[in-house]
Amino acid sequence: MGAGSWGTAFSVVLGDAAPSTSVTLWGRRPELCAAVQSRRENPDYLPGVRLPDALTATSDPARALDGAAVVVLAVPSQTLRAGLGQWAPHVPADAVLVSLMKGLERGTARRMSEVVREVTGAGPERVAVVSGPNLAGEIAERQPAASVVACADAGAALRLQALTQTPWFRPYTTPDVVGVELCGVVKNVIALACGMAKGLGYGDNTAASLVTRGLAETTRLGLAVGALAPTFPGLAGLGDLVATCASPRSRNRTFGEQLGRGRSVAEVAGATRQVAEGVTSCESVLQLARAHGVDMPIVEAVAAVVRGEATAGEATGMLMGRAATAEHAHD
Ligand SMILES: NC(=O)c1ccc[n+]([C@@H]2O[C@H](COP(=O)([O-])OP(=O)(O)OC[C@H]3O[C@@H](n4cnc5c(N)ncnc54)[C@H](O)[C@@H]3O)[C@@H](O)[C@H]2O)c1
Ligand SMILES: O=P(O)(O)OC[C@H](O)CO
Repeated sequence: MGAGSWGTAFSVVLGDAAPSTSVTLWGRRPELCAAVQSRRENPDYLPGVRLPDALTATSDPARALDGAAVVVLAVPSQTLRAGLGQWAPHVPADAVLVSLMKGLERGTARRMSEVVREVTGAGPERVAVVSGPNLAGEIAERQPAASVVACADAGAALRLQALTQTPWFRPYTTPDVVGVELCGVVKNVIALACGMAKGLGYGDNTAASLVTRGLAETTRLGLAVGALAPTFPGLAGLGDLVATCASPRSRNRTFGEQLGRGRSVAEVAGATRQVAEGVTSCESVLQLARAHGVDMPIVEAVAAVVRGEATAGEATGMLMGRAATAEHAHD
């Protein structure tokens, strides 16, 4: 459900992993679905990438969901609750729901798996998350990458692993839904910070410092909300943080770079049709952090820039001007 970059790229994973399984891609716009169907290409989100011949595309959610054993959700996080509310009557009662999304709901600070469970009433054994260092363009080009399938139910995680394993896409399993999801959310905010540093003209030392301290604050928040410690140096944690913070293909890093060059959030957002989840999620991450008494200075600094209360240069000053402390002061 969602024919943007990642929904489309993930349909390539599913098509390659299980060629005998029928895969249907739902998109909002009939003309885009018709292009996918006839040209085997998504011209708006993955131009030039050949999609599997067996892939069906439709703008009719009832048709997309009819008889589905697995429902993969890949829409912008802030639209999930409304969209899923409309689709829920068509979701088969035993289908596993998989979130590919990396945002928190604005206002509630809910993770996407929590929204899925609230809207559909599905139990934890039917809700999974797939996350990792998976830039959609590289995945669609079938470049080798690893990922994580998180589900409270080990059997469901293993079934999803089998449905997504290809010679170039290697999913690992974990029961840590909370940790995998939070890592995917916070890395987008840290990537905004790395982009701002790049836009300000700073180099690799600055980026590495942000990645490392960003992982430290992600870990603090994650442990406070019940995540498992090994998730943070894993693929969904460090792996995705490195990929997103280093890649010029990351929308969040690119968005941050434009902010670092002095553009406003409205200017940058107006120039792209693609979602940069960190922009909408940074405030919700702070909301969650405050509720759990967790200090997240990089997220605070990014949120100040997104709100228009500080420039990227001033945010740098906020971070570098903090009181001196021990590296593992919070451990
Ligand atoms: N692109 C990636 O590399 C990547 C990788 C991993 C995870 N993700 C996550 O996947 C999710 C989707 O991202 P994406 O990259 O596919 O985004 P995208 O910007 O490429 O596409 C978003 C899609 O959602 C559609 N959309 C917009 N508003 C909608 C609405 N109200 N209802 C339904 N559909 C709507 C758009 O038309 C588009 O098809 C995000 O949470 C993102 O963080 C993306
Ligand atoms: O392009 P971004 O910044 O949304 O990042 C994409 C993926 O989440 C990378 O794993």
